[in-house]
Amino acid sequence: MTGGEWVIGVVGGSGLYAMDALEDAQSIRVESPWGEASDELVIGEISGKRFVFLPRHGKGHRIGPSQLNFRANIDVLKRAGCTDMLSLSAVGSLREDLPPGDFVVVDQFIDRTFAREKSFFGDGLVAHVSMADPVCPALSDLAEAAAKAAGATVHRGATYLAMEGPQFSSRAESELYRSWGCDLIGMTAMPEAKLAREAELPYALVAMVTDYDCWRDDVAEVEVHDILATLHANADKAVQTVVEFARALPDKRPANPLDTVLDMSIITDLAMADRALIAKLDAVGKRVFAARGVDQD
Ligand SMILES: CSC[C@H]1O[C@H](OP(=O)(O)O)[C@H](O)[C@@H]1O
Ligand SMILES: Nc1ncnc2[nH]cnc12
Repeated sequence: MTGGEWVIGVVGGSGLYAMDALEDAQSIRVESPWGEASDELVIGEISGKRFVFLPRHGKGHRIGPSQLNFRANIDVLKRAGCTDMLSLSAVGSLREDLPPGDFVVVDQFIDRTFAREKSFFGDGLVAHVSMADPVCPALSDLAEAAAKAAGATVHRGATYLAMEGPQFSSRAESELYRSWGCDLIGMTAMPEAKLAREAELPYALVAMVTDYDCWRDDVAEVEVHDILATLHANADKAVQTVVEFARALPDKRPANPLDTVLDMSIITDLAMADRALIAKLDAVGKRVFAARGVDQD
């Protein structure tokens, strides 16, 4: 096995709207049949590896969590040739021992969002991907080591509760999620991680803790300006994490079991599948359709 090239899609969350570490950076607008992505893609290199950056909320933070077109965002990354995704997000902490400023490499999610498109499939072509292990362990190993090398205090393994927002939680909700054993709370990792899985993009999430949400009696409830202050104080570490991640990538990308998830997940008889949806899946389903001899025109 000689391996292929890495193309890492980096999605920057709140406070991270540019990736200055990219060399030879070029901005390109990529059209998607799934609608408008959050912004142009910025394509460049770090340590000789190809990176594609997308600010999740758009430059200037114009798009709220419920208005994000997650399908278009993942589709344009796939179209740009991404092989893997590294997602960066601001999160609230539901645990005393995960203080603001710390970084957490997330490994589980509870999806409580309800007003978002969550699948590329369903209307004439059905797929059920496994989300038992929603992140890629190998990418998460690299992300953990990179965040440590960037000087962050890093925790490995946490359950992220994805809420709809945009309002923050009530105290009762915050306590409920704590009673469920959740560690972190945010508004964007779902359905992002689900759609990355459907698009056969191995996914890792580095969460940056910005606040204690609202469950502590001795700490004021979360406010946006506190989140931004913590993010700005840690922005350099977030960018440096990406740089260290690039440095640590092996020269060649080994095959990943998540590259072929759709082989086990499509249930529809492709001879009877909706032709329009097959055409719309020209990026996400390109590999599996080619492998099955399905014409995508
Ligand atoms: C700026 S406060 C709430 C906002 O921050 C997080 O965004 P992201 O995950 O993109 O960093 C959170 O999910 C909310 O969207
Ligand atoms: N407390 C919180 N709740 C939801 N999303 C967040 N993002 C950052 N802090 C958050």
